[in-house]
Amino acid sequence: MTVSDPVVEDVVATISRSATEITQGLIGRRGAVDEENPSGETQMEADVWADEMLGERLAAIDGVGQYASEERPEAIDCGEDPDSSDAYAVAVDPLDGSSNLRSNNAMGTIFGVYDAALPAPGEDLIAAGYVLYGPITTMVIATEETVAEYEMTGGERQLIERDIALPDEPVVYGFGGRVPDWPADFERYAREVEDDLKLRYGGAMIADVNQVLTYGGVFAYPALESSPEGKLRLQFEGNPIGYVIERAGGRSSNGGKSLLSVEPDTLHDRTPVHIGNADLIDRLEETLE
Ligand SMILES: O=P(O)(O)OC[C@H]1O[C@](O)(COP(=O)(O)O)[C@@H](O)[C@@H]1O
Ligand SMILES: [Mg+2]
Ligand SMILES: [Mg+2]
Repeated sequence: MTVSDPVVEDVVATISRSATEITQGLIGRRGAVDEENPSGETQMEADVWADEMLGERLAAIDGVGQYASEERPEAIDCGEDPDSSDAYAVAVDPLDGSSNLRSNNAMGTIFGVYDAALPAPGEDLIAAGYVLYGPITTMVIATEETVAEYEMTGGERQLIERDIALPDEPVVYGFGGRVPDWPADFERYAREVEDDLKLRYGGAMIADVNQVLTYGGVFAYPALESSPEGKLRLQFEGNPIGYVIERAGGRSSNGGKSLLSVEPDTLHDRTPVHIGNADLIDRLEETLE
């Protein structure tokens, strides 16, 4: 199944082709480099390498006016005028969960295609999705038409399911941050949720979110006492995941409203992230003061 917008299809096909190379190229790139990303986190060799590869390839696509990633301070302009209505901006988390490289656990690549110059609210997304490097490599793509899952073989994507929707009966939950660092209201919510759902937390947002999409439930990286903005980045993580989950019939929230309606101040803004079945996110918003 191809995506009907040709620029989005080019973006998706480029990420599909790169996904196989990324999994293979992780070998030998599991160490840290002596640099920090704009969020002040130590970069891994694979973070920098995947960003360079995706940046070069995505910026070369006709119709892409900007490429931005978690790993570089500024968006790069790529020929088209990023403010022009013909140009899309592509925001990428080249490797999500890269601290899992050392322990060889799941990771992902996240992308969002915005019909606006960055930083932009998630309401400007026209497509978003992710690659999940698990025991097999899969890709989830959300557009205005549908949410679909593919298996990846040799850079080609094979459709597994379209019109994906969150199951009605939620099963799993996963919350980031240390429990003593959770604000009291979020802890109250967690105590309620853990009565009903099973804990699944792997330290890579994409792997945890894909469990929510598959089984139903809730994932959160909440506001912390030590970091009221949480950990995850709005442009590269919160918005694309919010878009996928909302297109699949769920809800996203920064604690008060949809992630997609949050106005960003800067490219690397952080935000508390909560996504999942609509009634679980409604309950969260009622519990947070
Ligand atoms: O180690 P922690 O605090 O549980 O954080 C895990 C979270 O941080 C992240 O790894 C941040 O993403 P990056 O690896 O892209 O920086 C998320 O994928 C994950 O949900
Ligand atoms: Mg990430
Ligand atoms: Mg990352």
